[in-house]
Amino acid sequence: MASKLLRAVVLGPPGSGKGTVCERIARSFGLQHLSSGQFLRESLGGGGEAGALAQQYLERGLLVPDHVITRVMMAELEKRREQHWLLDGFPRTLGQARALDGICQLDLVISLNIPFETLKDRLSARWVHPASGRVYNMDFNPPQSQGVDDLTGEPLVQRDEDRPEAVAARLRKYKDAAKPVIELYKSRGILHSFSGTETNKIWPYVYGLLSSRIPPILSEEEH
Ligand SMILES: Nc1ncnc2c1ncn2[C@H]1C[C@H](O)[C@@H](COP(=O)(O)OP(=O)(O)OP(=O)(O)O)O1
Ligand SMILES: Nc1nc2c(ncn2[C@@H]2O[C@H](COP(=O)(O)OP(=O)(O)O)[C@@H](O)[C@H]2O)c(=O)[nH]1
Repeated sequence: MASKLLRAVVLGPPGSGKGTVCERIARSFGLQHLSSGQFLRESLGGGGEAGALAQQYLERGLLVPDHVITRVMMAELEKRREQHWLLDGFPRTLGQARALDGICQLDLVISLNIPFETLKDRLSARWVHPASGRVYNMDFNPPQSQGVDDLTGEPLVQRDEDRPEAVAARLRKYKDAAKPVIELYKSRGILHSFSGTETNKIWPYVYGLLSSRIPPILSEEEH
């Protein structure tokens, strides 16, 4: 089994389960789950330049420019040079993928292919705890008490961009930006695609793939 540090990426449209799958992988294999959206949200309150720039975009549910997110991610990755990691939400464009190429060689890219109707249903049932980024789904993983975060008891909110009227446009935009990224990783032979409508059915295959690269610390069922 390889002992080098694992460098992995999970790609997929909004609502495809990237966050859910990354959390499971992080717990099962003891690696760091690095979410670009979460880093951006954390940067907003800090008074820094990246936060100020990002705010205008996030408020409108837009992708931030490549140079902004790339700067944020490079700084975070630099802090984790000695750890296994898994990226969620980055790279989203070819420019971002090229920037990532400049600092590491990826071992593994997981692509989640989920039908459009399923994405629409999931996003409209998604509620989040803004401060932590914890994600709930009123059908799939509801909070213990309705409308509040399990750990803090604070209220959950629905993101504007998850409202049904915003979802179709968002999915289209994702596809346009992601296509060349997917092609790039496919051409390198590191892309692994998983299709389905349920994370629980995809999970055993993802677990199997990761197990071939890094020893698990939890069994497939324990996540
Ligand atoms: N790689 C990126 N490039 C540009 N903008 C980004 C990137 N990652 C995150 N953002 C911005 C735009 C997103 O609307 C916002 C929140 O990101 P993220 O947490 O990934 O969204 P999300 O949880 O809604 O994911 P998704 O859109 O996949 O469901 O941050
Ligand atoms: N019904 C259902 N919801 C799911 C499934 N997998 C994930 N979800 C929910 O769908 C929403 C989107 O998942 P998330 O992990 O945030 O996806 P991301 O946008 O790709 O990071 C969240 O509310 C999840 O709890 C599933 O198999 N079935």
